[in-house]
Amino acid sequence: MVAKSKQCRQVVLTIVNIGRTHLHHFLLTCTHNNKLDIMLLIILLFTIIYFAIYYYFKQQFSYWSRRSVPGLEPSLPFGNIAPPWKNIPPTIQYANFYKEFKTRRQKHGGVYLFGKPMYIPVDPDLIRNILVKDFQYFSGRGIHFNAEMQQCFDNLFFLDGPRWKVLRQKLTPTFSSGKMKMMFNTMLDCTKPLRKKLDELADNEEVIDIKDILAKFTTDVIGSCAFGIECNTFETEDSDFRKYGKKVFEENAFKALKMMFAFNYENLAKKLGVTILDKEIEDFFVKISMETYNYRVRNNIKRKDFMQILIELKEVEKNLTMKELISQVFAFFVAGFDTSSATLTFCLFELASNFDIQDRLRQEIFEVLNEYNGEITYEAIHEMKYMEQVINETLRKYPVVAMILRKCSQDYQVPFSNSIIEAGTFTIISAMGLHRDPEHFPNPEKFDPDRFSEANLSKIRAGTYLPFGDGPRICIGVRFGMMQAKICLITLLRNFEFSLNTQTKVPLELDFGFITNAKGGVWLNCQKL
Ligand code: HEM
Repeated sequence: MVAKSKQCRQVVLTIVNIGRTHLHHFLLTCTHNNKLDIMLLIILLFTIIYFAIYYYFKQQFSYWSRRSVPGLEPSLPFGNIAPPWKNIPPTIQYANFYKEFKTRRQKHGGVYLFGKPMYIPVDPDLIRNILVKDFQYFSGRGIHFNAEMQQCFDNLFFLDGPRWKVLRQKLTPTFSSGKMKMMFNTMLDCTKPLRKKLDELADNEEVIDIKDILAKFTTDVIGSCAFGIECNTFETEDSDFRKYGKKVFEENAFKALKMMFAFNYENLAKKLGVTILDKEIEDFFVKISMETYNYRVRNNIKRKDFMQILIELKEVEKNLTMKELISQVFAFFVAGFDTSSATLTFCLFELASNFDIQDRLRQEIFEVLNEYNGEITYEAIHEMKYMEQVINETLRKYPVVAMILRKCSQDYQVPFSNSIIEAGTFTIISAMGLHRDPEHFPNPEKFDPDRFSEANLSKIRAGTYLPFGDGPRICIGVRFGMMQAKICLITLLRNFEFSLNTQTKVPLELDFGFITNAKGGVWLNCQKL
């Protein structure tokens, strides 16, 4: 590969040199600087540039066929990716690549993002190998762009290699069931403003933008559990947490272009100092984390939250630097609030569209809570089996993180073929493709929580259901996310009944940014029980 790319570079240089010699000769022989001369000069220049680029892409686009990996026909210059003006989100495009390879009965395939080769595994056994068994080849995500220049990026999501490993070991106990139990009441307190807001909306018979309501709830929860701060998002519409939370996920053409550039030309992006997170957002999170930390330590205040666990890791066990502490708080905030509110939004959309499922779930909630004197407790929520099925099915139909990313760190021999995946290659596993594949989930458009009943669970093939990823890099916040979703659904369903408002566009159109959302939002009617 190295030899080939050297050869390619050599050919391009030769073309450029020939061009330069001709240009020099041309300039010497040009006696009159007339319009025709200039025109010819420009045409010559463009021809040279065109052929140099053409030759470069031609070489690049033969990458997968040279490695006997099936590919799809790329076109210049975008490769297999649709041009930006078509506005097709990457998650849909990668789900389509999965589908295309699957239709061709291929176990894997290769595509190009511009000239960059991307590996697409399709076979569930291969996917399991990449995520779990052969993890040592695919332990990183490869998105640690200029992390040194950012103050919040020394976190689990962005780090790779030994630094990630050490940090993951240090932080795993933070998400144990004991710690979740400890935070339970802090989380439960956040349901009070949620209930109050819905009471008001129901009384006024207002149509509800449920994503907005749920994002406020999950912002309150993560603000309280990670920063130890009461955000009061329902009271203060433009609270800083909500404002900056929105900004993190705000998509615009410039941001998309910056990401694409950093992803494609990592080294150049590093040299140019391209960073992903806006300085204003970063400054807010750094300031708020430092203030909370200093206030707590100085006044010896202890709370049952993530911040407390991180303070103890830093102060007592000397296990964390200040930058690492800030980065984790930031990661928990960013990874936690939008994933959870998007999941809950899709769940309520399905419950509002399927009254039988909504009734069955409400019935379970009443039955279990009856055994606990009507109190929502940590133990009670774990007895709600149908609730778990409903959330699992929501994440099956709507995997809010629809692509799992890995970067190969050493040459990897694909088990069923003689192909080698080279170190440095990005691998994209389409959770959306897998979850909507009729071979793995028959009638995939149907919302059917019974796919996850005890009797049916064993039918789900390993490597086909990945809402939280898999292997050592599986989402560290699974327990927290599930607990939050359950507490929220109990609060909503024991007090209100939901139906679809006509403002919701059905069938839902998915809008994929980094997190999958519903285009145009989900609008519901809500009635007090
Ligand atoms: C419904 C809610 C959630 C979903 C669907 C979700 C999904 C995911 C997925 C798919 C990944 C990538 C896994 C992989 O690459 O194999 C991930 C990683 C991660 N998630 Fe979550 N997540 C959720 C909630 C949370 C919460 C509440 C937190 C923290 C409080 C969190 C923290 C993280 C972190 C830190 C990582 C990076 C882990 C690592 O690389 O070691 N997530 N999540």
